[in-house]
Amino acid sequence: MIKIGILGSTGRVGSLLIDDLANDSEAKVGAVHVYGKLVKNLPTDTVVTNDMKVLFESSDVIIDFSAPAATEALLTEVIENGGNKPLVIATTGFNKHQQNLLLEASKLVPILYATNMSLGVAVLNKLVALASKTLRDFDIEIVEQHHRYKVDSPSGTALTLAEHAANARDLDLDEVRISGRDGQIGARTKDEIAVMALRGGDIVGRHTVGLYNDGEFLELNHTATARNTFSKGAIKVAKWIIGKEAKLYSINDALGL
Ligand SMILES: NC(=O)C1=CN([C@@H]2O[C@H](COP(=O)(O)OP(=O)(O)OC[C@H]3O[C@@H](n4cnc5c(N)ncnc54)[C@H](OP(=O)(O)O)[C@@H]3O)[C@@H](O)[C@H]2O)C=CC1
Ligand SMILES: O=C(O)C1=N[C@H](C(=O)O)C[C@H](O)C1
Repeated sequence: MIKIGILGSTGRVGSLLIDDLANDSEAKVGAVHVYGKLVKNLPTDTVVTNDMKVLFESSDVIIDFSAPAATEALLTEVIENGGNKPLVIATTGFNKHQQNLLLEASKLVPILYATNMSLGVAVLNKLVALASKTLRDFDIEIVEQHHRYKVDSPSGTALTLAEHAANARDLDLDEVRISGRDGQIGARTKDEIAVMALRGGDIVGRHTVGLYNDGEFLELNHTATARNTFSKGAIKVAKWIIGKEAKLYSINDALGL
């Protein structure tokens, strides 16, 4: 049985990982990192810890749905203290320093980083690249909608979609992305890519990439209707990454897309 370590085990997705693994024939929960208070009953042989070193020692692979500060501690364990297990990282909202740590750590252990663990969004990224390149004159606008508890904005998925759109047009996303419009801002500029965030209720995750032109528009939408889409996707790629060489992998590598 593959022993999976969970960072963020008490969270909305982390607790679903525990449920999913209870019914998995190939993998089980090896260890859970608990930051605050443990809220779930776990199999008696599960290691419960708040120590990153112990999390590494007790797992064959670690899945992370937590918070940027927690991922930073996980990556630091790899870089500074020899933590040596494959990582599946799903947390979003990293700053530049944390993004650099991800790259550094991926030279030492295999890491799959995906801002969205669903198959549908993996395909959507490809569709967005194709549409952005083919419909070169269309204006691109991205809207993401999430539940009221989400703390980072815009979503990691929306940023990844925007990157695919910008790259397909040889644009630098940092130069063309805008995140709001208010007041006498003037007409839309040709290359700008807006990424707008809505928050409310229990929306699991909804992303729409619109490509607008005179006379026609195309909207590509993905809606996650159940949060275990993400936990199940992460378990699938965690099984895949075991035994791979140290490198930064995308979900497309794991899904063969
Ligand atoms: N890539 C993907 O497919 C998806 C990614 N996500 C991302 O995953 C992350 C978690 O989402 P969600 O489960 O909704 O969030 P929650 O807020 O429900 O869970 C966060 C978890 O991280 C723990 N945590 C917070 N801060 C720290 C810290 N400093 N050290 C250690 N642990 C910490 C929390 O512990 P405690 O409960 O004790 O505070 C909790 O277990 C977010 O970044 C979200 O955007 C979410 C869904 C899908
Ligand atoms: O926080 C969430 O809930 C989600 N976060 C991810 C993101 O920021 O893109 C993925 C998903 O949309 C749900």
